[in-house]
Amino acid sequence: MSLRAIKYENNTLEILDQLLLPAQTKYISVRGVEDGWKVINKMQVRGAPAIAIVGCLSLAVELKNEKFESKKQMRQEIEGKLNYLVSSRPTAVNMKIAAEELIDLANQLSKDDSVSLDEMKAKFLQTIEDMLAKDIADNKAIGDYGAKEILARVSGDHLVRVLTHCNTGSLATANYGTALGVIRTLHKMKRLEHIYCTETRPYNQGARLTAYELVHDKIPATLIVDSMVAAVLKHRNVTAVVVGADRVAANGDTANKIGTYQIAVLAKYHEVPFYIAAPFTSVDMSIPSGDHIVIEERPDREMTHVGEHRIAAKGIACWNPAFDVTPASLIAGIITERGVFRPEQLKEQFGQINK
Ligand SMILES: CSC[C@@H](O)[C@@H](O)C(=O)COP(=O)(O)O
Repeated sequence: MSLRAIKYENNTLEILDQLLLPAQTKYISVRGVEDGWKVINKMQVRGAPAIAIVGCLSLAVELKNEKFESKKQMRQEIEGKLNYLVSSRPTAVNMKIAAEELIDLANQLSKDDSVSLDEMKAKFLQTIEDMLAKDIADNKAIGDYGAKEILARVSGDHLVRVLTHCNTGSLATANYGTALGVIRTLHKMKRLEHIYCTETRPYNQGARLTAYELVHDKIPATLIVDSMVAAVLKHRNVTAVVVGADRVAANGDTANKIGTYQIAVLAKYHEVPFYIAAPFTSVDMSIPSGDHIVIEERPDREMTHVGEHRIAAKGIACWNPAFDVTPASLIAGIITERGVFRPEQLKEQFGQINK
């Protein structure tokens, strides 16, 4: 059995409350867009692909039971609610891209006289429901391409060692995961010797969530604190670093969990290839570089406390950006569902998708 962050059955949506993991496994019900916005903003669900899927499914749940007087009214409501969902967390781009695509679809359907109100609703809901299956298929493809790429770095049937950061697994996606999907595929191929996962302060997605997934799947792994990355790269013969992305700019600069940038700098120094694993839904071609990415700043409490327990001295000032931007020059390749590309190849690849 693999972990499921998102359960969507018979028009009911439930998410695994990731604030409670690993101590408690509790699903909470998402009854509409207001709930969707809250669970994303509070990080009860997190990870760029999962944010988009839960946001869109929360809209599906709400729309299903609503009666509209006209296609125009439905279109307007869809647009307003999607824009609201985009505001729940600013850095991960997947929700914004999904919203733009769904607003385009709503516009097309509302203009098409051959489509009835009921048909418009059905087509719209189906498109959202298809996102779950597409994300899993994309992650499996990312896993295959990523495993092949990393295995090409070792000779014969040698095993590989991988370092990862934050949580990019079943809990951050519809299932399987991006960077953690690559690790899962290497493990299935019996070519993974070991994985090192960082604790990922301040919110501990590595210690709480990635470690939980690795133990659950019986993948050989060791947890390290974030300040041990240089030592691990120096002493533990790591074959590659693979992490996820919240937003990849057109030039390949990549925003990901805070701490990613320093890992990329360390990887360069130790000549360990540094990869981003992300679906094309994390690529934002509307911005030329990472300088244009808005970085979410989160409450001090995430740094000063672990759960209910205060660990920082009272009165100290905090700065808590949730993400940083790794320059494209530090990235060996971006592992996508369509193959592995160097950052400078992204634009051309994107052009081909949109042809
Ligand atoms: C497949 S998840 C990719 C990224 O969203 C992940 O690496 C990450 O940074 C998650 O941040 P989070 O703040 O936990 O939502």
